[in-house]
Amino acid sequence: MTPEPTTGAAIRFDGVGKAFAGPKGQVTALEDVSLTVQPGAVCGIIGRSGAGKSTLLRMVNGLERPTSGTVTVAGHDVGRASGSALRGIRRDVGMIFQHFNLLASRTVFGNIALPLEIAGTPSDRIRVTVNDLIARVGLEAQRDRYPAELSGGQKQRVGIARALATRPKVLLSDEATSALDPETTQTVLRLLGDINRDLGLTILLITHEMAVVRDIASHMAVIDQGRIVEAGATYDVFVRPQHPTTRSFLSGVTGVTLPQFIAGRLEQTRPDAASQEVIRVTFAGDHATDPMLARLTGQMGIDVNILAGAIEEIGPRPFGNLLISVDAMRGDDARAYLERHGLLTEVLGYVR
Ligand SMILES: Nc1ncnc2c1ncn2[C@@H]1O[C@H](COP(=O)(O)OP(=O)(O)OP(=O)(O)O)[C@@H](O)[C@H]1O
Repeated sequence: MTPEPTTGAAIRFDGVGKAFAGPKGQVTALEDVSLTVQPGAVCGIIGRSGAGKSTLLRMVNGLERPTSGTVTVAGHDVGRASGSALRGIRRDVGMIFQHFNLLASRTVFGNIALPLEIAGTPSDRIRVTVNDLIARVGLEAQRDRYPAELSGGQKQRVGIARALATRPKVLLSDEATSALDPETTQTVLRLLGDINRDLGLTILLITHEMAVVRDIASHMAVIDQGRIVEAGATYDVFVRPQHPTTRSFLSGVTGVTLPQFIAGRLEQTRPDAASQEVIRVTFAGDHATDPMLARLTGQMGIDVNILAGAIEEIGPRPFGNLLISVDAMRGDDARAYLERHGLLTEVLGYVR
């Protein structure tokens, strides 16, 4: 039996705070977090180690309770639920893990069947459901194998099938691809994308890799020291990052960084006639392939040095990042011209 498509479920964090008692006093893991994940969205939460990602995720299935504020899943207040209400919410929320968390003593079939056995599902229903899930994640040939006989990617497929067994509306992913090589990461992300589309499952994933967010998330939030510092549609955040933490994550993934001989000489001081202004230019959507820099030279008489550049895609939408330098005395003209033609610019500094 194939899990039926659901309409998903919105997750809402409203002014959520979380403090832990640590050996050296209170540790604030989250502060005033507000975030809405729409039904059917794939929302990526990115942040550095210790930023509060796991704490945020674990609140969605009630493994952590907020110290202040509320967390709701499909309108149910998770933080205040207990007993059968909490069990009901947890049935709606599946979870996958970085280290898979499979039982070594059970086969692929046995691991996926476990949540159904716990829920008291009749064995003939379990057989049909599990075989169907095994087909969905492409593990027919591994059905009777044990975890020790599987690759990392296959283990994560078991984890995904197990998480889907109770037909959840929400899937939580805790660094699910962090232990996998890049190629396997891509196949697991594709599988999650298919599941999101086919079943309408809402996915909330945490990661420290911007590439994961780019490749799967429709929406994203950046968390820094327990606070959400930026959130929105992934494309918008990639094209117009506002916060320094977002920018630093992005510089790792776009591959657009200043060559060392320029980065080492970059200054923020007031330019003079001998300076070059270093500018990041972002081309979004239709502008991604426009020959705008050639026009800058042709129409404005401003010479442009291209320092680095790349064109990326988020879903079907291209965007490009270029690092250029121009005569600092013409910097304002150059940026005004580019902005007038729909490009985004940011001054990174000056070199002499
Ligand atoms: N049970 C706990 N008791 C005390 N402090 C905790 C507890 N859980 C988390 N913390 C603290 O809360 C902060 C946020 O931790 P959290 O695990 O949510 O971060 P993270 O972004 O998931 O980090 P990582 O990527 O390293 O897993 C950290 O300072 C951490 O030490």
